[in-house]
Amino acid sequence: MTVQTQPDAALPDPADFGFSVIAEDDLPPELLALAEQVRHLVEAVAHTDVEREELVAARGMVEALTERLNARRRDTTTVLKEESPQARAEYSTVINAVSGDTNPAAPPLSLERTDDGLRGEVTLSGAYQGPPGAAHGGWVAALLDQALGAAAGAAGMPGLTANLNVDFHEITPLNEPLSVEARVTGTERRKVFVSGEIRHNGQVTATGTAIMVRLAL
Ligand SMILES: CCCCCCCC/C=C\CCCCCCCC(=O)SCCNC(=O)CCNC(=O)[C@H](O)C(C)(C)COP(=O)(O)OP(=O)(O)OC[C@H]1O[C@@H](n2cnc3c(N)ncnc32)[C@H](O)[C@@H]1OP(=O)(O)O
Repeated sequence: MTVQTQPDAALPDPADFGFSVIAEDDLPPELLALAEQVRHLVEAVAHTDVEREELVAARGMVEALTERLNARRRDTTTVLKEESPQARAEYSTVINAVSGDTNPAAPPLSLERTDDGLRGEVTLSGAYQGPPGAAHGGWVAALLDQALGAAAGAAGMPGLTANLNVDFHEITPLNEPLSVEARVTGTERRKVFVSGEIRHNGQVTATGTAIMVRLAL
């Protein structure tokens, strides 16, 4: 296996494939703030134990709000272009289930470049629970899948996950800051080998490896 993370000279523009592409600046801060507020709402709904009348009233308000927000909708496949002066542009879907800042279902995980890959911090609320007090394994895997895929993308080799292996070493706690790291470890034809881990207070809770298959364009 060759460890070679040299990206292609040029990557295709998603706009050429019919996707709408927007820049980070096109996302209104008000939308980011709304998404964050709805994360609190989801957490509150998941935990609430108020009286039935309160639940009925809340449902009515949320129903009206849903209708109001649906007045104008973004295409699900809209792609976000992130530009940085040091590196090539990176693409991701705006409504990404793990990292989408404007998607209230996303924790969200945001990742920054490091010397050898990507690193980010994220806190999973009680809404991501599996066993009592612990993160659901599927969400732990989702954090790793996203970080591993993004590491391949950041190295100039965006692709799809063909294979993902996750080892759960300790429970991953809820409501605690978690660090997520990922990097490319090698390439072979279109296969990009990636590895990563999640830590809580420096202690590894889960590790993952994946094979990302580069987009055949
Ligand atoms: C202009 C573009 C616009 C882009 C805009 C945005 C880009 C964003 C990009 C990046 C952002 C990062 C954020 C993402 C993070 C989340 C990632 C996910 O959640 S991805 C969703 C889950 N994954 C799927 O749904 C895949 C479903 N599977 C497939 O579509 C195919 O199976 C695919 C593409 C993976 C491979 O199919 P084939 O036909 O293209 O290629 P074949 O020839 O089968 O395989 C290529 C090589 O990979 C190996 N391979 C394939 N599957 C394997 C497996 N399961 N295990 C091991 N090796 C496998 C094969 O043996 C072959 O290897 P040999 O070169 O011959 O050695």
